[in-house]
Amino acid sequence: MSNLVEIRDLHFAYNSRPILKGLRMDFPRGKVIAVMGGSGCGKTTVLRLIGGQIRPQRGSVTVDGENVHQLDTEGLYRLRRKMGMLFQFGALFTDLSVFENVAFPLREHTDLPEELIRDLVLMKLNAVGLRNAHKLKPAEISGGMARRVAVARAIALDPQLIMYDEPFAGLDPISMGVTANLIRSLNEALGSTSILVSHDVHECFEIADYVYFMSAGAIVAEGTPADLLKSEDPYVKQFVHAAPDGPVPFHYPGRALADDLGLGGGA
Ligand SMILES: Nc1ncnc2c1ncn2[C@@H]1O[C@H](COP(=O)(O)OP(=O)(O)OP(=O)(O)O)[C@@H](O)[C@H]1O
Repeated sequence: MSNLVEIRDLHFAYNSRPILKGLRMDFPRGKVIAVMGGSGCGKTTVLRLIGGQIRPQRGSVTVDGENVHQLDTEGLYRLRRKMGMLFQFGALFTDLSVFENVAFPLREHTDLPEELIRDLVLMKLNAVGLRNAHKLKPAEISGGMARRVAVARAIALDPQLIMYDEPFAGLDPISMGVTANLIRSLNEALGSTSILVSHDVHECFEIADYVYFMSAGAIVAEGTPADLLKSEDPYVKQFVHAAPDGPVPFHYPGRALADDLGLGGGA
């Protein structure tokens, strides 16, 4: 199958509040796919459904041919070994060294001997340029470096699927560029598939093969970055050019200002 992840008719609600409203998405093997959209549109929820942390009310998520929400606990655990996740803000364990942070998933999921863990951790840290920082604690490195350590941890088990939740949030422009290049080059080096949740148009368009735009729990546009840059779709134009108003309104919906000021022509 050419798609590593397939999402069909996916519906999800928190209690009775609908969050995702019938998504269809394909994530082809070997590609970097960006899922973009404003705050709260449901991007992180998509990642949590792919990881099996939450269950949809309707529809399916298939990863490597397996329906995530039909697996038993053991099956889900096995499938999760194929996934690496970079959490929002790339939170590291603050009391563990850089080395131990990256070793953590290896210790959790494997019985590898210590010498092998050491070599694997140093190789992953080398891939992100931080082999020589392995003894430091998270408090002793910069935010950009911490994000790269979190990337090294996400790829510790050589995952088939790497999910990045807002990997650029809070980084300076140089660290953003470094992280973006790293995401792309690691995807090539590992032969994996990457899902990139972000609202940074510049970085995503630079490295993604395909982009989904979400708004209010639905896909409103999709295509290659080149297609989307040419798009006349008002939503895409607003997002790509960061216009403050457009299909996503500046004003919270409700009464018109004229009505509130008692200027509404009628009654
Ligand atoms: N555990 C929860 N219980 C109830 N509502 C939640 C929960 N987690 C998220 N939500 C709501 O679900 C909606 C979608 O959240 P989600 O985190 O998927 O958005 P997002 O697109 O990733 O946004 P952001 O970029 O701000 O992280 C939001 O309105 C959020 O308030």
